[in-house]
Amino acid sequence: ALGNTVVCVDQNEDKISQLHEGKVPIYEPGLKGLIQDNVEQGRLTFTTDTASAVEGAEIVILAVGTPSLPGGEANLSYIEGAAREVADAMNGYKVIVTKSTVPVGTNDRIHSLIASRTSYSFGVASVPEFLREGSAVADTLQPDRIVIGASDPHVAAVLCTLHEPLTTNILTTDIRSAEMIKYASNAFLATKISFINEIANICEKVGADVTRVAHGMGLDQRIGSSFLSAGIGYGGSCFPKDTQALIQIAGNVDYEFKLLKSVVEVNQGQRFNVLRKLEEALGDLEGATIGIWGLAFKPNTDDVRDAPALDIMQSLLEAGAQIRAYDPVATANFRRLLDSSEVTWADSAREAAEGCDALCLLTEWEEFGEVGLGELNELMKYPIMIDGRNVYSEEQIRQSAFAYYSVGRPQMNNMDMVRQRSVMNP
Ligand SMILES: NC(=O)C1=CN([C@@H]2O[C@H](COP(=O)(O)OP(=O)(O)OC[C@H]3O[C@@H](n4cnc5c(N)ncnc54)[C@H](O)[C@@H]3O)[C@@H](O)[C@H]2O)C=CC1
Ligand SMILES: O=C(O)[C@H]1O[C@H](OP(=O)(O)OP(=O)(O)OC[C@H]2O[C@@H](n3ccc(=O)[nH]c3=O)[C@H](O)[C@@H]2O)[C@H](O)[C@@H](O)[C@@H]1O
Repeated sequence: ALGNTVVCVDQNEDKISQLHEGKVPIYEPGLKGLIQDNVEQGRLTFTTDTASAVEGAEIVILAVGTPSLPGGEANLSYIEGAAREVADAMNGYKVIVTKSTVPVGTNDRIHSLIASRTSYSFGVASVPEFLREGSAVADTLQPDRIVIGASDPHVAAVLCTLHEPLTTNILTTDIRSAEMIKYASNAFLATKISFINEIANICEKVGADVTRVAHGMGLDQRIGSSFLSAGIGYGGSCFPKDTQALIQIAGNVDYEFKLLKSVVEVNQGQRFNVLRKLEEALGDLEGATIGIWGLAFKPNTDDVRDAPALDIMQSLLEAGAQIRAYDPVATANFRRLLDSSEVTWADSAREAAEGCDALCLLTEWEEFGEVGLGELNELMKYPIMIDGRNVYSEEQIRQSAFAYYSVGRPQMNNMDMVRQRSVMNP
């Protein structure tokens, strides 16, 4: 979009052929149009052939996956594999940038690895990525900041020139600090989420409202209002893996990152509060029909990696419940990770709610808030809502006949209505 010529390489032939056909392999608002515009302008092409892409490039950006290994540390085999392929395709000086999230010291390893395979000179830099899924295009084109970690002033200058049209907020620093900025940022955001979730859990017991508490806290500029939405914990492909990786990075130098370990533990427990509340409302879940609204780890994405819905639905199935589940875009991806004859995959939010003993709202897709609680009440067997994202307002809940469990807000337990209905319709 800034006028550079870009060749995207992926080993996955299916992804590349979809892109050639004008399709986008992931759901990400605004991405299709951005790709289309740049393909039409002749600046953007796709290939599975690394060598041809590298040969024509001045700058090579490595953005392959760094998933967790079973012990929590980052799996560096993809980034090392990509670095080897780049080294073998070198035909002159290039700046090689790591955008994947990698442990401190990885860029030094990449430098040595490439140097051992080519005699061409090259520069290495760490330029971590801070975009969020669901708002990736806007985050990329209007970033809060760009961090450039480079030891060579020429490399830093080339990358500053590349990024200058995006922001004036460019920080140039050493490579190891850049690598650490990425992990520290994600770990800090994850800490904010676990902190507010614990405050929410206390609010539930003392009769305070966490949404008001977060608002009041956020007015202090030192705290800031973002990432203080209490819920069912963070999921996704990054916070879970990056917090685990940073705990490992610290452990490797004999430092126990106690705070971050607690953040992870709190997060894991938070998603199971949904089940605790369901049991409180319904008792035994065996044979109960539970509606699930939202399978993606957050709205506006079809990414289900480490989505809270996975653990929650798994536990519901183990407890013998029947499930009616709906997500606007993530169902196909979700079914690749969890499928069962006990789950009905609904085509709409309303269809998922039909006949349910209780409904769990797990992802705050905008369309869920647009279904009125009055209408839901008609559709469901019992008006019981476990809202994991605090979507409905106090006013809406008060006007409804729902037994309504939210996160960190006073419980509005209209259990009389539920009891009445259960007598009439056991
Ligand atoms: N997904 C996100 O929102 C963000 C991701 N990151 C970081 O970016 C990196 C990538 O993340 P995702 O895009 O989510 O991973 P992903 O797993 O969705 O995609 C990685 C892609 O790399 C391809 N690949 C692997 N080895 C290759 C090779 N040698 N040559 C060509 N292609 C190869 C795979 O086929 C795959 O399509 C990770 O380190 C992640 O932590 C950072 C910020 C945001
Ligand atoms: O390294 C990464 O991959 C990215 O990880 C996160 O981005 P992402 O995971 O896409 O989405 P977020 O908006 O951060 O949400 C992560 C999770 O936290 C949860 N969350 C977020 C904010 C909040 O206040 N409360 C809360 O529970 C969301 O529901 C979601 O499950 C970071 O926000 C990005 O800056 C970073 O680049």
